[in-house]
Amino acid sequence: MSRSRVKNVDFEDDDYYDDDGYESADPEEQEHLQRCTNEVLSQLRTGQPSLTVSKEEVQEALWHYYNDVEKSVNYLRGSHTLVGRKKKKFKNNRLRSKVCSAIINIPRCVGRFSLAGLENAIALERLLALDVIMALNSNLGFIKGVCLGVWENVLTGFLVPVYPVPLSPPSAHFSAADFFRDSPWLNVPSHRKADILVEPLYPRLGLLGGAPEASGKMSKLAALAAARKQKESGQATSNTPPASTSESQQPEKAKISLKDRLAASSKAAKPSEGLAGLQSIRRSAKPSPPAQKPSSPEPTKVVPTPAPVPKDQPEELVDDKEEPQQQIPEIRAQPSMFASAIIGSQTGPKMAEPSRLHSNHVDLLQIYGVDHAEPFDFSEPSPDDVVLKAQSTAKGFKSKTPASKAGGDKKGQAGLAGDMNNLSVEEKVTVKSKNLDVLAEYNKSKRKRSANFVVIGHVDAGKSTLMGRLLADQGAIDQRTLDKYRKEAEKIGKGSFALAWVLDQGSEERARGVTIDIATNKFETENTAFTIVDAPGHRDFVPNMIAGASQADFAVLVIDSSVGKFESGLKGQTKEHALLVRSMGVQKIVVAVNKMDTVQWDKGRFDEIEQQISSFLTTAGFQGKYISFVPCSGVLGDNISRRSEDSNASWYTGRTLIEELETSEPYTHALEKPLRMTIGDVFRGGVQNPISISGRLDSGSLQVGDQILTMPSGEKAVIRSVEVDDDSSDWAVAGQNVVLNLANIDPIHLRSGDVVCRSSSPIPTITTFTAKVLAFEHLMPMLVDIHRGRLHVPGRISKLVASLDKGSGAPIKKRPKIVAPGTVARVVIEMDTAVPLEAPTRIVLRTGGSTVAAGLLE
Ligand SMILES: Nc1nc2c(ncn2[C@@H]2O[C@H](COP(=O)(O)OP(=O)(O)OP(=O)(O)O)[C@@H](O)[C@H]2O)c(=O)[nH]1
Repeated sequence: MSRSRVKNVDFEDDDYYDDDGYESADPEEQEHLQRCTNEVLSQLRTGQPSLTVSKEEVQEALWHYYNDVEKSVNYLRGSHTLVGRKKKKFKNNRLRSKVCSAIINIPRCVGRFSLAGLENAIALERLLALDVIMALNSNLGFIKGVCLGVWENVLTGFLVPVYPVPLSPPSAHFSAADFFRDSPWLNVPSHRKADILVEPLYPRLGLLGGAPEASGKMSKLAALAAARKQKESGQATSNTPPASTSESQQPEKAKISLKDRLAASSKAAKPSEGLAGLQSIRRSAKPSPPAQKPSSPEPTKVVPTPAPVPKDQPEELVDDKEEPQQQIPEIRAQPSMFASAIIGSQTGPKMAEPSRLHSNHVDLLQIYGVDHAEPFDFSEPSPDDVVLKAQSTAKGFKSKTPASKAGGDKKGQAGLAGDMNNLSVEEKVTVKSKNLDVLAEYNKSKRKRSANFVVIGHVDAGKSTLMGRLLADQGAIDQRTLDKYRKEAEKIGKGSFALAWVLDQGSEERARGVTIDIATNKFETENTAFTIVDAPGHRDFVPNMIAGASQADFAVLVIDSSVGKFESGLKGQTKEHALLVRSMGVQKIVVAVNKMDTVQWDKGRFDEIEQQISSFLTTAGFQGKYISFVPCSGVLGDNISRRSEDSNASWYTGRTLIEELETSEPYTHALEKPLRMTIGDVFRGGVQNPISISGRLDSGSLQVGDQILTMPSGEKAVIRSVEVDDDSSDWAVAGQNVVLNLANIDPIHLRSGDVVCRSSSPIPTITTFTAKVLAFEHLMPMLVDIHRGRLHVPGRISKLVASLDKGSGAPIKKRPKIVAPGTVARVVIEMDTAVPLEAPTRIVLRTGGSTVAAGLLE
């Protein structure tokens, strides 16, 4: 901002003042002032008594009264009549009232009224008394906002003019009472002014340091103040008749403390009367109406009812009994409706009906011992104990520890405490182990080989439909259920989703027509028991897809062959999913070119898709011999379990999808390695199996009765029973999908993503590790989410160690600043929390909703 601009700023207020601080009057105003002056002078001269006042005085008065002739005349009359009389006597009072009025009227006086007349320091001291404070308070907002300087000066005692204001009329002519006669709030009777000093009705109960009555211990200062009050009150009582004006009652109001009132009340009601007694205490403590009417010759007084004083009553309360009872006048405004509801009506006829909450207040008083209530004697059986005992006796039950005995002696109490310690929420279950040689059992078992495959692909490629068809064709789902799904789907206008509903069981999935979580389903062929892991295609649910892929032996990639959809799928999740499954260690992939009915089984289209996808998959690391393509239609069931009968599809003579799945080689699993199983799901079963976990055994074996360790919680559990592929079994080995029914563990220690192992060979929990990853996006030190199956935790790439040669894995460049997409690199990853991870484990790194890298924990 330039200087000239600052200079040019107009301060509007400056326009209203001359250099000397006075308002400049224009000729019209001067003329009007002259007319008013003449009018005032003539009225003063002609009126009774006749007064001669100087023109300057008149104009000064007119200036103050905004040229109001009548007010100026009154003022001048008053001031001139009073001059000479009482001047000296009331000097301080007038000064005081003047300042009060001035402060009250600060909003209208600013700029016009000078406080310079308050040169008297003694007067100032007095001014800082109650009524000044009241006056200040009443205009605090204004003072703060507009006249802060005045406020500060008043408080500090330096009453100097803050604004360039004209001096007030000479004190000899000035009467604040007249000047502010039109200020009705000045006519406050003195007896009402002190009402604000009435002490709170109830004690603060000592929580904040509180009143001496509440805390029971009086500070030295408080003791001195109390002594002084007592002295003053003694004088007041002796000098003042009991039924005097309200002003005479004023000191009493301030003097009567809660303790006095309660003490008085305690005489009016017996403590043994319980709540009713306490309520009557409050009623009797209620101040009676002031005896001001001449028709009531005797003032209403609290009549002390003799009450027995408990032995343990505090001394001061006993002393208080001897003090003469004071009438407590009504000193408060009527409580609001809200206040009445909360604390009960304190005044008026409603006082007789305290609210329910009011009784709570009484309880509080009881708690703090204000009402001398006897503490409950815990050596006696409680009323509940008595009732329970009576009930058990009536039912014919015999309590091992009678209530009276249990609570009666200390031994009983100690015994009870001991019993409580021995109480356990869950009883320990002992499960007998058959001590089987699990591997020998597995080798001699005639179970079909099992294979898990994950179904991946872009959203709406037809994955669920295809798998639904497969399940239906293989008899894994009966026709009746399928018809039911069809009807339900048609009802909501989604008939084409009937097959997909076989896998999409969630209501949200069905409503949205989108798979959200992985769904597992089983079907069997002659040789193999297959488990389908249907993964969601939508990019929002990629973490779930990763969880699905981590359980898979091979993958089925579904591609929508319809025009435009294939292309959009390629840009979408088709490639991402293929990359992810490869990163998760999947080697075999079956590509189902779906929805071929929409392109009339066009061979050209199929070839085009085959060519593009196979080149991509090869780049992603799949070997050609593990890639196969099947043209099919999930809706029609063509080339799924049976060959297509469509003449347009006759060009395809290859395997059906199910045949392709069957050709997959048996997968070897690390049966002899330590037990590892990632928990896929935790669920509460029935009464027999309250806590169950499901998942696939990554390595090792287990059997019923084994003790397992869950990590990272470090909690142990016992295997109650085992289910393999929905069949009950005594054992399970790596590669099998199992449900373990557990005992002796709280479900809070079990989460999906946790790892089951044994105490003898626990999985380590780590916070940092090195991984060899393939970058999908640019990598640098950055925040990432680490995914491993169901487990995903926040962390960061803390260091780029080296970029590596894809083939040999040898370092190409050490400590690169950035790793380009498609590069293999070794990175250090840190996590905020310790997680169960060990090498070799496949991990995926994601950030901002997209996969940035995947690789192997080294
Ligand atoms: N014409 C035709 N439509 C199909 C075929 N397969 C599936 N669809 C339709 O494609 C739509 C999507 O099918 P879904 O099975 O839900 O697709 P999805 O891949 O499981 O979808 P997400 O799991 O949400 O990724 C549905 O309307 C199906 O009826 C097919 O072979 N031919």
